[in-house]
Amino acid sequence: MHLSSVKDKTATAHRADIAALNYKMDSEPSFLRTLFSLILVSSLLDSVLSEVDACPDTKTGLESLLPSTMSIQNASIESVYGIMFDAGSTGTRIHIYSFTQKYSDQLPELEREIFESVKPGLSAYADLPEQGAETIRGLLEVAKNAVPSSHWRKTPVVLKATAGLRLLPEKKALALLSEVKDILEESPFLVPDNSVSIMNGTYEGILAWITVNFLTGQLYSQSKQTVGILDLGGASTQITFLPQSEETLEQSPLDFITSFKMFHTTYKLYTHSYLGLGLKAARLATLGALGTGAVDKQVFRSSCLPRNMESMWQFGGVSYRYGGIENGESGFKSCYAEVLRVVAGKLHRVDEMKESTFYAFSYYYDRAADTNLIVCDHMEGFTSSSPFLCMDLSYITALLKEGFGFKMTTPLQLTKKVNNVETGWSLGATFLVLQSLRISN
Ligand SMILES: Nc1ccn([C@@H]2O[C@H](COP(=O)(O)OP(=O)(O)O)[C@@H](O)[C@H]2O)c(=O)n1
Ligand SMILES: [Ca+2]
Repeated sequence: MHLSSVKDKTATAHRADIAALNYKMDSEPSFLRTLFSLILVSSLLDSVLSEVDACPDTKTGLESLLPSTMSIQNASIESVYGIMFDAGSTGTRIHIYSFTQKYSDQLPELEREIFESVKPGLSAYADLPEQGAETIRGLLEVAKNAVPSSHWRKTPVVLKATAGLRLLPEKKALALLSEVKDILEESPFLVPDNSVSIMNGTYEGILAWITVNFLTGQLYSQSKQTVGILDLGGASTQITFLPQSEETLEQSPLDFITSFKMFHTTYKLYTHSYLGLGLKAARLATLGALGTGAVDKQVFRSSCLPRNMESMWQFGGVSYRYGGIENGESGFKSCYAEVLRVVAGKLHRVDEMKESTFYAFSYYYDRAADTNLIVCDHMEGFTSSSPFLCMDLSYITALLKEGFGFKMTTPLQLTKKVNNVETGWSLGATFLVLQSLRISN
C-alpha cells in the first residue's frame, strides 16, 4: 500500500497540504515496521511536509468549494450553527459547526468546527445511565460558549450513537438514550424529533464519505473524482466508495449498495459496516474473549502480547484479564496468524477497491500515530501503556491486506483532519439534519 499522511491546515488554505510518502512493502514484518515508523517520521517532519505539494490537483481549501467570485466574505450573511454528538464506543464527542450559505443552489460553506471529547463512551455506563448522560452536560456547556445566545433556539442538537450502543442489550441502550434525551431537552437548543438515536451502520459510512468528499472539494467539483473512506472504530469498521464499474454493482450484495441524496445529487454508494471488527472488538476476538462477558479469574492469552505481561482491560463496561503466553510463542509471525483468524472470510471485496483511493482515519490514523517503536519482535520493550500495539498493528495489516484485499500499490491516505475539521461521519450527519429542517439546501 502506498501511504500518504494528510496534514490539516487552516480553513483558508488554497492548496492541498497532502504529503505523499510513497514506498513499497516487501514482506509483512518490514511492512509493519516501515508503515508505522513512517507515520512517526511524518509527524516529526510536520513543518517540512506542509511545504510539499505532492498532489497539486487536489483542492482542500474550503474556499475552493465555491467559485472564486462567491468566496468573498459577506458580512450580511448570517451564520447557521449545528451541534452533533458522536457517541462512539470509546468516547463521546461534540462537534459544533458554523456555516454560511450564500446561494440556495450552492453547497453551504463551513466556517468553523469546535470540537471537544470525553472518555469513556456512553456504553461504559451501561448500568449507570444517569451518570452516563451527565457526561453530555459538560459538553453542552462548550456549545453554549461557542454558539451566540441569540442563535440557541434555532440551532439543532442531535446525538447519534454507534457500535458501542449497538452491542449493548437493547434495554440498557434505550435507558441511556432516554437519559441523554432529557438532558438535551433541558438545554436551550433546538431538539428535533428523533434527536437521540443509534445510527445505522450504513449511514455511518455514507455520512463519513460525504464529510471527506465535501472537505476535499470533490462534491463541488464537476468531475466528481471522489475518494473512498475507511473508518476503524472501537467496535465496528466501515468502508464506503462510489463505484465506477458495473461489475462492482453486480458483484455486491444488495444491502452493500445504497442510493443517497444530498446537495441535490443522488450518489449510489458501496458501503458496509462490519460490527465486531472494530479495533477493540478485534482485540477481544483475538484473545478469544468476544461474547464471553466478564469471566472471573480467566486470563485470555495471545502471542501478540509480551510474554510476561498480565493485566486488566476494560471495554464496554466489562473488565477482562489478559496476558502473553509465558514460555510460548510471541512475535509477528504467530501474532499475524492469530489476527488472520479474526478477519478470515468475514469481508466482502470487489476488484475496484484495489484501484481506488481511500482516506483512512480514526484508529487507522491513531494507532499509526501512536507508534514510535519497532513492534512485535521487540515486545520486551513495551510499556504497560501500550500493551496492545503489536496486536493492533497486526490486525490493521491483516484487515487491509487479507480482509479488504488491498494491493501493495493501493494508495491509502491517513487523515485525522482536513482543513482543521475532523474527518468522520459527524459533518455529513449535520448536513442531513440541516437539510431535514430545511435550514440548508
Ligand atoms: N472525531 C473523532 C471520533 C473518533 N475518532 C477515533 O475513532 C476511534 C474510536 O472509534 P469510536 O469510539 O468512534 O468507535 P465506534 O463506535 O465507531 O466503533 C479512535 O481512534 C478515536 O480517536 C477520531 O479520531 N475522531
Ligand atoms: Ca466512530
